[in-house]
Amino acid sequence: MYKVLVTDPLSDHGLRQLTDARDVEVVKKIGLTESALIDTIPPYDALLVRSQTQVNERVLDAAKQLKVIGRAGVGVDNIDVPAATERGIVVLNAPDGNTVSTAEHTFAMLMALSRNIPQAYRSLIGGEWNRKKFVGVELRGKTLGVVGMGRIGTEVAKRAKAFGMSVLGYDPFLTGERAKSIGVEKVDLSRLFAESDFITVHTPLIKETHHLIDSDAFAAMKDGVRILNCARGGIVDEEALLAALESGKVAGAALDVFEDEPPTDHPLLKHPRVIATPHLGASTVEAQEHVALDVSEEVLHVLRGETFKNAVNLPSIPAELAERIAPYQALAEKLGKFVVQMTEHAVEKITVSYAGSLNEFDTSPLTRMILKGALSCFVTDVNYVNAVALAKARGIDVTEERSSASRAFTNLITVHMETAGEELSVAGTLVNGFGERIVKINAYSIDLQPQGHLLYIQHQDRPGAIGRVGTILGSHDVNIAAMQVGRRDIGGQAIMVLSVDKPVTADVVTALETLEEVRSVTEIDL
Ligand SMILES: NC(=O)c1ccc[n+]([C@@H]2O[C@H](COP(=O)([O-])OP(=O)(O)OC[C@H]3O[C@@H](n4cnc5c(N)ncnc54)[C@H](O)[C@@H]3O)[C@@H](O)[C@H]2O)c1
Ligand SMILES: O=C(O)CC[C@@H](O)C(=O)O
Repeated sequence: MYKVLVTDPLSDHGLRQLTDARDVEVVKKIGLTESALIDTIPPYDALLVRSQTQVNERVLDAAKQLKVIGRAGVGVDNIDVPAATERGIVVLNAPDGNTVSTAEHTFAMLMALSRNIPQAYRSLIGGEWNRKKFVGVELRGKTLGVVGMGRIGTEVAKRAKAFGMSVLGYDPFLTGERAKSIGVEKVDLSRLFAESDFITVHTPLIKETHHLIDSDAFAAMKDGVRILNCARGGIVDEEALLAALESGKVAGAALDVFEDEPPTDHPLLKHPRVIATPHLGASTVEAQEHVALDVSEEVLHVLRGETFKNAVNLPSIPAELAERIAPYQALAEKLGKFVVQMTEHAVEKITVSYAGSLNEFDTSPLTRMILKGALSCFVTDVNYVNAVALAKARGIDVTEERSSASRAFTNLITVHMETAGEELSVAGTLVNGFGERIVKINAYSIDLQPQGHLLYIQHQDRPGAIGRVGTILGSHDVNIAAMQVGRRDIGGQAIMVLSVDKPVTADVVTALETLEEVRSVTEIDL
């Protein structure tokens, strides 16, 4: 009998598959404190949560029988996923079930914000009849900027179109074709900031999106812009938002999420032009049924040893194949990460070419690892299992090729990537006794250990160029651990890849870019 513990309020109807199963016992203990959860969890095989239960390392240490954690929703920020992975616990989510509800909530906030509905209601029930104070603005003819055109962002954009709004979309994975099919104009962030009347964020909260909307971003926006965050607290810098509201730069803000939840004595909640809800995006009967249904079904599959699809953390490769591909997995993931960081443009096509001994077996798991690496730079919940589906959903065309040309390497993986304006490629090999090497970047042969923080510099091959780069890094206290140079012709275009001990700051990149012979400087984090 499998024991399943439910610690957050989940729809009974959605849980029925589990409660009806003869081989499963479901126990509901809602709102346990951390210590009560630690005391309770030892005999359980599965844990089902929403966003309230914090599944941290202490809880996982106590969870001696735990095989799977099911998150009825999208974000898994309340679960220590690396710690679960270390302990061999599968973490599942329900990525699709609450998309429409959250998009509809965002739209409800957009309309409430434009017509001051919460403020007008408060005034009316307070005994006032004030029709002048709450004059709003129409949505028709206005521009909505959507940052993050994934599942929810796309649904919000579609609804905005129906209201006669123009929609600008920014997402590193938004291709021109997909944007066109939704009726959205694909733009860069600076244009989105400069031209939008309303800006709504729908990204995950990751390093790249933390305080994405900060004081510099507000400065780049239209006067009187209105801001919405129904994604994650922390994407919008709350202090900067307050300052922008107070200065009048921002006309209003609608928040469903906060940096610390629940927010206590929060100045934004007292601001007359802020409307807010307590993280209600996914709180509909339908969404809660869908996410509970989806996650229950998946948890049953894991417990019964059947195949499942929405794992956030588990590479489930058949044992025989796993043994053969295991040595190449890390290289494949790094090649994906590397190539995608070489450009700021949306990826349209990835072609992976396998040569040498890699021709002898099914390399599709390696292609998945390449996609996982590439997508992980922008999407939090990508893993081996869902990488292909996520790439497809983002309109990325993925192909695998076999090649006999291994350029004297016993094995060679070449990842070729196309964006709207450029073609890029990186090739890597596993060298017996030396490990992973990157051996080609675009047309340049190189011999590079793919790890840590790298600076990829395109430059003109000239005497002293390398020295000048080194001097600038040294003067900014950046230590160079290793360096590789590739060129085709003396005095022609060349590249350098420097391995540095720590990430560099924006001013170091700017200083390097001022050198006459330097064409571009790109940070690559592996
Ligand atoms: N308020 C709620 O109750 C609620 C409910 C569901 C989801 N969410 C949150 O909403 C967010 C979006 O969920 P989703 O299901 O649409 O996820 P998704 O993965 O489908 O979409 C996220 C998109 O953000 C893009 N992105 C990543 N980094 C970016 C960057 N730097 N700039 C611009 N775009 C970037 C990704 O490419 C991706 O397309 C998540 O944070 C999720 O946790 C909130
Ligand atoms: O469980 C909830 O209501 C929050 C869900 C939402 O934040 C998510 O990421 O899916």
